[in-house]
Amino acid sequence: MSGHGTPIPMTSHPCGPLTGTAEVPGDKSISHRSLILGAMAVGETRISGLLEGEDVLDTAKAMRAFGAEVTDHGGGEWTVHGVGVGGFAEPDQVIDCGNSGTGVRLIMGAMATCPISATFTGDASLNKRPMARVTDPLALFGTQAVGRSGGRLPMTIVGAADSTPVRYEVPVPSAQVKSAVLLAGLNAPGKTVVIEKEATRDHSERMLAGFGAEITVEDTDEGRVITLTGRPELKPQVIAVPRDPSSAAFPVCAALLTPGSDVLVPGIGLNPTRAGLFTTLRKMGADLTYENEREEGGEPVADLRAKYSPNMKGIDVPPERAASMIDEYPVLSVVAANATGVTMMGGVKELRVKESDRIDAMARGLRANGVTVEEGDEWWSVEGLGIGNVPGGGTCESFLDHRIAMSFMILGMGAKKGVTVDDAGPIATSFPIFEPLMATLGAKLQRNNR
Ligand SMILES: O=C(O)C1=C[C@@H](OP(=O)(O)O)[C@@H](O)[C@H](O)C1
Ligand SMILES: C=C(OP(=O)(O)O)C(=O)O
Repeated sequence: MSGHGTPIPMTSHPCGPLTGTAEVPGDKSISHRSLILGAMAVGETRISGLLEGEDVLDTAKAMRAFGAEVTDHGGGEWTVHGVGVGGFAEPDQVIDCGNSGTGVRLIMGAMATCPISATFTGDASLNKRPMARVTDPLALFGTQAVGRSGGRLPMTIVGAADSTPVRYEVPVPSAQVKSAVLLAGLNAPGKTVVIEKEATRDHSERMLAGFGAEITVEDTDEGRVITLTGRPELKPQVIAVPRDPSSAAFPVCAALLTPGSDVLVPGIGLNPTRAGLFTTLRKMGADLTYENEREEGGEPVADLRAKYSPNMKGIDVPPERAASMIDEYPVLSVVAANATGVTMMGGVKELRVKESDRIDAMARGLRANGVTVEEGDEWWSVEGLGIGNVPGGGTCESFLDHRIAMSFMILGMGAKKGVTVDDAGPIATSFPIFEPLMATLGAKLQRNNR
């Protein structure tokens, strides 16, 4: 569980060229889903390359509490002995999902149509995040939820013993909401239909098909229509988790900003519903190439090479690209500060309800380091100062948000003076090897022990 330890202040000092190979950890979205679907299959699922960050470890613990046998064999190799769809046992303890929105929302969906109750909680960040976006559609299955005011955790979910299938149009672009409804639909008899107007990451759809569920996806005038037939017997899988593009974003952006850099990030998942940042960076003029493009375990994968890119220009990032790069806006804003001209980022209201209000958190920290930021409810813009011209020297709050902490560490690498975050502890939720990996490439990160 994250966010309860002693804060770890950290400074990122301007550094020389970043060079070498950055083997970033496994994809967080696919790791959560491997454990949850493995727990709902009959028999043993084998997973390699699982992300062993706090968010995913909390999901592993939760799956044990619901009755699955989850074993860590070391080196990212895990097995999950599942209990079958509808087979979850009632946990005898509160399920603590730590800092993880994905963990709590997907697990709520997975247990929502089982005849059991469970109480969920999280850290100070997760307990502020909205859960009604998930419990509203789950109510259509007959599931009940009692939480704190405003639909916040801690919250008890009473599963629906006799569920009916559901047709639900997701009102916000959210793969977590879509996935929660699909996972609940697994134990409802008949066809559950989820419609999304904007495509969001489709790992649940791909993996449900891989586990043997009957699932179809159609692009229609209404949007993407996903139809799932309930009560399948899920077949255990052998899963090789690709490396996480959202984690790759940090060494990639650091390389673009640091003179002389040349960094290779091998084996990155490049599912088009996740790759929006790399499209955006190339449009800004980044020297970013895909090498050795291939398919692994049903996901497109490539090796990414990023080189120092002194001539990047600010652009208008199209709102329709937002879902495919939603977790990457914080680090994009750091690149934007080093480009010339303004970068405008619209259609990003969802950034306000992540681990922190990410527009507010980045705007404060960028301003503290000499960068001009403007913002509205659903948009923000960053005025680029040109490469190497960010003054730096400021201290930023990370607000229990791993992506905010890592983004400010990247800001420091290309600034005139070092940049400090008050707490780098949350980085362990998604990228536990961030500090040693960046140091191997040539970054100068320093823990400031109080
Ligand atoms: O489904 C997932 O694995 C995720 C979906 C996204 O959240 P939303 O569903 O809230 O957009 C993303 O921000 C999160 O990091 C992971
Ligand atoms: C938003 C994120 O995660 P979650 O919603 O799972 O907490 C993230 O990792 O950037």
